[in-house]
Amino acid sequence: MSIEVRNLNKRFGKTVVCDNLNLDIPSGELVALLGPSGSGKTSLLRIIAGLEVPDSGSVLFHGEDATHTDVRERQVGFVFQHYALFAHMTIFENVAFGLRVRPKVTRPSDAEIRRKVTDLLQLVQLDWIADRYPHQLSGGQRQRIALARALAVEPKVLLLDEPFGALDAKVRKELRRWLRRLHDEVHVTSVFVTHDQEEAMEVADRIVVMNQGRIEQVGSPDQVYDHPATPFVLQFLGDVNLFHGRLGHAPGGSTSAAEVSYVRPHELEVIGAPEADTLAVTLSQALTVGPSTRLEFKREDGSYVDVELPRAQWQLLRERLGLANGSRAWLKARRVTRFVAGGEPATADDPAAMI
Ligand SMILES: Nc1ncnc2c1ncn2[C@@H]1O[C@H](COP(=O)(O)OP(=O)(O)OP(=O)(O)O)[C@@H](O)[C@H]1O
Repeated sequence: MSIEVRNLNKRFGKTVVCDNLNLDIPSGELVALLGPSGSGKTSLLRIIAGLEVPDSGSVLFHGEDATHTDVRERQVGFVFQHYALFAHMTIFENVAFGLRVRPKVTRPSDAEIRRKVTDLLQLVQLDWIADRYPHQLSGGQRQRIALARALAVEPKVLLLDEPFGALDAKVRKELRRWLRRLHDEVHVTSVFVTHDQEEAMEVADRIVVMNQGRIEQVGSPDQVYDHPATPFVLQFLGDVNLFHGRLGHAPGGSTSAAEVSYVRPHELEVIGAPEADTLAVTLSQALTVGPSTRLEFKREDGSYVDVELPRAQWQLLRERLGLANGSRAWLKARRVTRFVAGGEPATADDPAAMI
């Protein structure tokens, strides 16, 4: 089922949490609402769910106005960060619950419920723990059961609010991939709230980047990462070095003091001699963590620039250039993104070196 959000406004006191939001989610898509704490993600999700009423604007399900439809009639499934399974019920009964409480006319037979719950437990790869109780499961297993329980009633829309937020980093990573595969199997329209950009990029078909109750950009993970519409999106999606002005000149470009240039750490190349459009720096620190090395360079004006490169490449470079803390080097940008200060749209997404 498709979801449309039209001119949606919501405020709590003086806090604007939805500032004239418009959004189209096609049927079967998995969309991530991504943004920092307080940006309005959960409020938007709760309005879509029918748990919160907007001040104005509408939510359409499959083209029909559902803004004032009761939450129970919206056929939405929920998974929250702390989804409390019923402690006194087995896993099997937890998943069966939504079907057992249906009115008699729509309630499936015991045999159908058994078949359905077994299928769902297989889908979330936990059929072997059907007879256990929630306290006998790990956090990751509990969230998979929460998802099976949400899917049992065949929701038209699945809403997930930081479902893996309480889990440790390794389990989170596993569950992200698992959720992606699961969605590829069941194709239910899903909206997923997260403040973790990596999670959004790995899981979602499209990302809605939110900031202060507004939508900054909607696009595929590649679109928002490679072509950020605003400085906020660029900075929220990963580390970036910021330079005021042009710091040199791009061919044919005019210099504007209001311009801000951004270069991601992995888009800077370290070279041993000055060239056109390079920046003179001094190595101040090299930190290798796992497969990558982060280099911190100091510029002549005292500010710092970060460079990131694969560990093996750093080892070769260090030998070739004889680099150590305090060594002089030059940086060349493979790609530069420019914005006019004040958050105007990008004026250039310039692959040419310009520093
Ligand atoms: N029921 C409420 N009453 C008053 N203020 C609220 C209420 N719900 C949310 N807010 C405020 O609205 C703003 C947006 O909250 P919301 O939970 O939608 O943001 P979020 O992006 O989901 O943040 P987080 O990632 O921290 O959950 C916050 O400043 C929050 O304090």
